[in-house]
Amino acid sequence: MKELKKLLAQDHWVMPFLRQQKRGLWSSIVLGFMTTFAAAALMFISGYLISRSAQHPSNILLIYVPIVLTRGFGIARPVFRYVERLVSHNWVLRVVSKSRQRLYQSAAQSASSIRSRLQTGQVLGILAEDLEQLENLYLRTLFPLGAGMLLYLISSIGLGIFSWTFMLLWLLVLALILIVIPLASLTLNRAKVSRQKALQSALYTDATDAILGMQDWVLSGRQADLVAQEGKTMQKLSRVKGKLMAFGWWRDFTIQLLSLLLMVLIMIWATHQFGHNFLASNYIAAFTLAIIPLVDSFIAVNQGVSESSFYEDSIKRLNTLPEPSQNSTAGVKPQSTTVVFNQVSFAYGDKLVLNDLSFDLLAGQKMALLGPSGAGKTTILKLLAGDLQPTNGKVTLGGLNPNQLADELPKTMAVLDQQSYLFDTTIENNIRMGNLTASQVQVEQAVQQAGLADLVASLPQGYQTPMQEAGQRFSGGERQRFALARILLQDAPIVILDEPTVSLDPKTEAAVLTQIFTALKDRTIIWVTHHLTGIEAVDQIYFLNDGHFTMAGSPSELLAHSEAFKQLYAMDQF
Ligand SMILES: Nc1ncnc2c1ncn2[C@@H]1O[C@H](COP(=O)(O)OP(=O)(O)OP(=O)(O)O)[C@@H](O)[C@H]1O
Repeated sequence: MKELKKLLAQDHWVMPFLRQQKRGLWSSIVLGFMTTFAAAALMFISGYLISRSAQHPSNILLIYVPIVLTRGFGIARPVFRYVERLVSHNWVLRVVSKSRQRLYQSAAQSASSIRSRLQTGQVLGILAEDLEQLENLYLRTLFPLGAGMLLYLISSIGLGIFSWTFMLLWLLVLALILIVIPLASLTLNRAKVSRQKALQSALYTDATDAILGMQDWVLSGRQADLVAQEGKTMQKLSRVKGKLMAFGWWRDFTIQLLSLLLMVLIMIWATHQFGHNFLASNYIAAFTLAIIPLVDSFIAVNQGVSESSFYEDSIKRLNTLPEPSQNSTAGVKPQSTTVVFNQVSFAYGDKLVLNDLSFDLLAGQKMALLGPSGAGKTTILKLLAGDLQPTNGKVTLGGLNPNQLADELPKTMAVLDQQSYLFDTTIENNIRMGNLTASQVQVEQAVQQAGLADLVASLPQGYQTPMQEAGQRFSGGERQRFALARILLQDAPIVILDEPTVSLDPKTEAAVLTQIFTALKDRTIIWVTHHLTGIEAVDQIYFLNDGHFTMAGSPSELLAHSEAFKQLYAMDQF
């Protein structure tokens, strides 16, 4: 509980909503209280009525008034329940939908940094599990806890009017049910709950791995191993869940025993309190029966509090996500598209990847970035996109830090990477992602420039042909051309080519590269590549190794003066 309180103190996913939406929260709690109050009053009056009806009525009103009250509370109880459900669920759905919106905003504003910190399975876990847990936090813990505490307080005051000594006994037994048992079960279950959450999250990660790597499982003939591996996690999960359920059963059984004790105590107290009264038996029945709905409500509090450690992890994970910026993301439009790396160094922790690197690229120039795997090429691209900040030195785009561009960045820089993602929608929608306001003529021009006009014309549904998931409907080369058409429509002056042809055969690679460089002839290009195929199309080549450029120059200069380059070039032509 302490942990949860500490978490909530630093939280920006639950507390802000509770503060903003106080009215709905209090209405739900008060309506929850009124439901139980009406149920307890119904039982109280019914108990009185049943017992009183067995006696000789001295006055018909002694029967008639309780009958009317029984009807009244009988109607009030479901009405309060129904309204409480409407108000609380409406409140929760609103709050959770706002949280979900906030989650998408956070993910959209920092997509690349989230991707480097969380795996796909973890992101799915947050989307599917954690927000669901927030729903339970409100519905199963906060509302019952609020209503239960209100009942605890008011029933104690009510009893205190009759007898303060009995009120102390009542407070004590209820404190056992409402405070001691929930806190004890929270402590005893904490380890099991975190094990359950860890296993559930492992299932998400495993399922993502299984789906993304399905083909490799099948090709390696290890489908059975995959099923067995998932089965083991599920068995472990079912064992933990079984233990938690058994614990819950014993906890509820103990509470029922305490409730029985409470009923016996109230029966003894009512006998003692009203024993001298000729209506004694009626009051005993009334007070004893009224306990039943109260106990139900106290059990709900208990379950809710016992489960609260489920939410700790979810709140913790949600709070690891960056808070969406409330400021305008309009950004500053750069005056030029000149890219400058000025004495840039970058380290991941202690690992120095780039060491005092400088280069610049003017509008329309094209550079190729080569280097062995792990040399830091992708790191350079991330610095340029503003996803990383240099440890030393300066990266500027049109004189600005790339982060200053904010929403202007996609208008300034486009990326064509190894496998640009194509969505499960039509060809036209996929291309239009580059520019939603493009005219049909512009879409057709982009398709023409990307060398896809004949292919699209040959399809019976033309631009409306569904691409299928990840563009499976088309070959690798065709997929990269569609991605190129999208970029052409995006019309950004700088284009990053991150090994866009790496998965293609040499013939298709050469054809796609020609298409790319022809279509993007007016744009600034930074091309990360491992091959020298098509290298003649660039103005400058930079070889990155050990954090700095070991070779730099135009293709013709390097061919003329560098033996190493000549050898590499010859090997690639082979
Ligand atoms: N988030 C990270 N945390 C720690 N080290 C990292 C991180 N990202 C990359 N690295 C390391 O930094 C080095 C440079 O990585 P980078 O991805 O920039 O290389 P690269 O030249 O693009 O490699 P490749 O050609 O294989 O894609 C590598 O040794 C890599 O292991």
